[in-house]
Amino acid sequence: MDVVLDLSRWLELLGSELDYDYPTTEQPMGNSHIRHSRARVLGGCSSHNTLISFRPFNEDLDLWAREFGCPSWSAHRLQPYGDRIKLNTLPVAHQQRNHVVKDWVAASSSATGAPVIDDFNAQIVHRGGFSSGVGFFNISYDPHTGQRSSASTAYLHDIMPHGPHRRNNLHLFLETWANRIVFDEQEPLHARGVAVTTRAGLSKTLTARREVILCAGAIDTPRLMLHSGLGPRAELEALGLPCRKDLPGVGENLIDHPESIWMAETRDTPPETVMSSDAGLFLRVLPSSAEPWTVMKEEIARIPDLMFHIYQVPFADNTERMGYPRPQNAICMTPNIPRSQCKGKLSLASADPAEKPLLNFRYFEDAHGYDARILVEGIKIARRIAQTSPFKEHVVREIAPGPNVQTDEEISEYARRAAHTVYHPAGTCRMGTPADDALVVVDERDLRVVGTRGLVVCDASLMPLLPTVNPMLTVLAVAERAADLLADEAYGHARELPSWSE
Ligand SMILES: Cc1cc2nc3c(=O)[nH]c(=O)nc-3n(C[C@H](O)[C@H](O)[C@H](O)COP(=O)(O)OP(=O)(O)OC[C@H]3O[C@@H](n4cnc5c(N)ncnc54)[C@H](O)[C@@H]3O)c2cc1C
Repeated sequence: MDVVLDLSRWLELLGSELDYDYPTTEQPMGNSHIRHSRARVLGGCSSHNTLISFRPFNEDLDLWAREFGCPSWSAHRLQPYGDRIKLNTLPVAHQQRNHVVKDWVAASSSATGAPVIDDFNAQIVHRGGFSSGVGFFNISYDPHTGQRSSASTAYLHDIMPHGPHRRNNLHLFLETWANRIVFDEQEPLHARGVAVTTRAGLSKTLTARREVILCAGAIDTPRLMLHSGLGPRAELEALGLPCRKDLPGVGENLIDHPESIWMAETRDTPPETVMSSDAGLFLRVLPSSAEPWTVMKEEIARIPDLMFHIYQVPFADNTERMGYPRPQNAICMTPNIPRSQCKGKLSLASADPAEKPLLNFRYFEDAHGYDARILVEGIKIARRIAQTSPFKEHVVREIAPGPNVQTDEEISEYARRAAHTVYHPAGTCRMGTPADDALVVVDERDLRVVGTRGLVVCDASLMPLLPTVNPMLTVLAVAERAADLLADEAYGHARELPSWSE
């Protein structure tokens, strides 16, 4: 389908029939109108996202290992799997670099002192990372056709029934919805398959030869588990759902990358762009003591705590609701919080599996106001960049927050009400060491759901903390390692790894 494969058309997919489109609950400190897009497409959200492709910082993964009880997911263990990811990832091709964005990169560097980085991933993985930097993104796409390089095109297209390397052991059930996990009749915690509804509306049970691997994402994996009786006992029973295994952590730790928006009217919109958000900026703005980690204070000080995307479209849905105009030509800087301190909760609204779950992100409800502080810094820095050549020559006027919003309190109020999401929900089936932590859902040693047999989770729901960067490549690296763990256990051999020095 062109609209899916053509990366530049990603915005058309938001809210379309290919989007499950989840609302959030009332957000007293933030914006209650945020909708979370989730792809109804093979390849998941990599088939409708912007394919900005960052490897995680080593520090992100070492925090998983040392702060969150996941020793086998440290940088040393996981980064080599990033080298194996099949997506075609490269910095935005030079012929597609839009001159307004080039000027923005130059102005951002002058205004903030952040160095221009040519290849973010090379810098992160092979050159020791960075605490600040600005440049064109690494994106997974074909620069000649503009087509996506997604989990679907890179891993599945070739081996699908009509692909050149068709695999007889791959069976795809498209447009088939998993309603519930099916367990063994004799062994009530041994997963044997899933009960599904097919495209034709038929109910079927798909039986697993070895194990059931849940990879429905951070919203639908916990939803499926809760409807299967795996979750907090009292909550399930209050809805009339029998509890098979009391797992109080299912649906907890709902995390995200919240963002806000600075928007200006610009003189024109140059056409050349890969997907309207081709560059970004990273900065460190607060001391690392503002973050709550008990370990790695010095290491964390070396990575950014503020990220910006730049959008060359009027990203105006939230600002328009607040009364701001929607200019025809616009540029938006969207500061976001790489390590948000808010932890929300996903729960079921009812026992009806068709009803969407409740997503309470608790945006900006963190005890010390860390998240709001990061966004206030972000809006102030956006203003500085907008007054710096050569970018300032493109700006006609600031639209939002606008000249009436000046004090930190006013900026905070605006930034929270206009807040949006970078669409990175995660964490709702957190992995860790079960013996040390009652809220762990997935055992970090083998990705099995605690207390069950034959049931594995492999998607963004298992992340204890989001990486500082956009998370897709981290999800894929986790999946690459999970494949090895499972193959090793089942057949006694994992694939050879690329070498990786500590
Ligand atoms: C609009 C948008 C833009 C984004 N941009 C970027 C970006 O540029 N860079 C980046 O790194 N990240 C980006 N992300 C985030 C990134 O895409 C996700 O973090 C990542 O795809 C999560 O992978 P996942 O495997 O956990 O889940 P998903 O990608 O959500 O995959 C889950 C799959 O399971 C299917 N599914 C769900 N429930 C069921 C069920 N019950 N039965 C059958 N199938 C089911 C879904 O249809 C989907 O195909 C973006 C996300 C969105 C929505």
